[in-house]
Amino acid sequence: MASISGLCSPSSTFKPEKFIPKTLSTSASPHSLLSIRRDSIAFHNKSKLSDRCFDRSSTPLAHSVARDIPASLTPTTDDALPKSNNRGLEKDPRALWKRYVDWLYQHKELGLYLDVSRVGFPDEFLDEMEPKFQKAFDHMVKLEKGAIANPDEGRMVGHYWLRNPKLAPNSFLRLQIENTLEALCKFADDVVSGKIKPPSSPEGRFTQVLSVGIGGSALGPQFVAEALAPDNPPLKIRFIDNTDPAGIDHQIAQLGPELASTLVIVISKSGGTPETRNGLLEVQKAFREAGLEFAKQGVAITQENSLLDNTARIEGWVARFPMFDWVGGRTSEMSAVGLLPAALQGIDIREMLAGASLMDEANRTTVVRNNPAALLALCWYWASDGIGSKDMVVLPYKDSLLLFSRYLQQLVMESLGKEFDLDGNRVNQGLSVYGNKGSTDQHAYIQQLREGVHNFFATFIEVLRDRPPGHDWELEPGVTCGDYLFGMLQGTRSALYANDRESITVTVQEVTPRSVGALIALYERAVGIYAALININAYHQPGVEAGKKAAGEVLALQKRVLAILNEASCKEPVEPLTLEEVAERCHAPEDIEMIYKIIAHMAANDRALIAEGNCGSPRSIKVFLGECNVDELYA
Ligand SMILES: O=P(O)(O)OC[C@H]1O[C@](O)(CO)[C@@H](O)[C@@H]1O
Repeated sequence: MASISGLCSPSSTFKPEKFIPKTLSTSASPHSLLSIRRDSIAFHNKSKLSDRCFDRSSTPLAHSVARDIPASLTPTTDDALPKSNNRGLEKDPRALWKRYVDWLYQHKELGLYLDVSRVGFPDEFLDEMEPKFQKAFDHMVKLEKGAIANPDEGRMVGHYWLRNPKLAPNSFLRLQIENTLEALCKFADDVVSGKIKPPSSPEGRFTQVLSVGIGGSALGPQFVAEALAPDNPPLKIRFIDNTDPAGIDHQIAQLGPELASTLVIVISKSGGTPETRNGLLEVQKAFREAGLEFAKQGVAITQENSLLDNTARIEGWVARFPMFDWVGGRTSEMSAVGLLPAALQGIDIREMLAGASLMDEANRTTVVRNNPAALLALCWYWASDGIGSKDMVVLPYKDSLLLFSRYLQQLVMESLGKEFDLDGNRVNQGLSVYGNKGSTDQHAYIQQLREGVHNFFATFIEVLRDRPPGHDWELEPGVTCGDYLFGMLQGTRSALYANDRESITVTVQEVTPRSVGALIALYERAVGIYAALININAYHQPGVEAGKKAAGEVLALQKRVLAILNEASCKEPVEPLTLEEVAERCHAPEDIEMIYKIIAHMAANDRALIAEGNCGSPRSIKVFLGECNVDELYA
């Protein structure tokens, strides 16, 4: 408890400093501090850091060792543990407490703490990594100064300028950022106050936001809405983030008559993402059917002159806000993409920006121990051998942070999951992220985390304030509901560590716009630094294109299948075709499996009729169309 009250109360005797002098950690002999860590150093040295990036053929020793001891033989709490074990993690409570204090990072102004003590790297690991970190810091300095940090796409990477426009490499960009922020704040104020209103709503003002976008054009706004929207926001928000027609129908049905007072924000950096375009077309159809004029309720956030931008301009939508070429989708939460939806929900976006800016500042120090993003990157590198050998399980113990792990999934995996490094070597890098929230997940998969396959490290996100002041009560003597949540987090952290499962803990005082901005900035920078450590481009996503291209080919094949079936269905009598016949007439015998799937999908949606057989026996099928489209036949 002492450590926790230390965290909460500035007047307590335990005051960990933001700057932790090296002497503190070296006052005791480094060897006496973590004697068992020599094993891990040995493991570490066995496969040199630089080699481990590329050699995936050998199983990391840590994994094989971890499987040697049955989980049932290990105690469950730190206190009950032997002083050391043979898996390389310190278990002596006094040494652990010292490690905790020595390594604890505190950002006083943000009220944010980072505890890396339950990740077992030895001090020597940091020494060994130091040159790589200095190179990474140098890379980040150049990036912030406007270098082409995304070489494949020839782009600057400027999300850090969004919260500190003075850093932008020229005054044109600075003004672009400042003017956009001002314009969106004014627009949000005018919408909330009813100055800008929907043309035909009985309420006389906008009451709902429908955000249409996907990936980085949805995940940040979704996370922030869940984390920060007040219980009764000025405008409530809904999302269409997929091309699932049933999902879209559901959102529109839920709006019901309030469609007339819904501000539709279409978000797409490229302005041409198919899922987003489909969402827009579906929403526009709903507007037509309700007799509403979409343009009077539509807002676009996209790059200048994109397809979406041109559509919005030509159709005269209510407003358009720019997405900048030098901001990637997954780091766009502090651009109009994230700020406009947040402002419309009454979230203090200037506080979000302030939190992010403060965190950025802290992450510019070149002293790894004092740089929270670098500390995270260090832990990721250690825990996953610098090759993503372990997954990162993110567990916020706070319902409102539920979507943080989902948000981080894109930020981390789309950034780090790359086939080639910057020198063109095939590295198949990445770091898998998953998680929902604690303590809920304790009743789902924590069983496996503690006792099952050892393929992860955890990150706990702890929020000290349980609920607003004056609302707490003891549901049993001396214990509140929030104490249980706290206990669950601490218990799981201890139980995992007892079984050699490493964890990081990020602690914030409260979930506020400032702390959420800081968390986003912390992870953005950790990803940037880690990417530099492993020498990959974190700012492109070439792998996504393959799936998009293949989807396009499927739809093109479907059009050919439809034309063939139409031709056969226009015959008198109708000529039902086997799959082989369809494939042959499409000149695509090698695509017969895809043709089968296309036909099965069309049949399930009443767009093709099965004359003979059933979809469970593909060879038995004979298919035709219910209607012959003569126009198409001669088109
Ligand atoms: O904002 P856009 O251009 O519609 O892209 C949406 C998402 O699609 C991707 O390009 C690929 O998934 C993401 O990087 C991006 O956030």
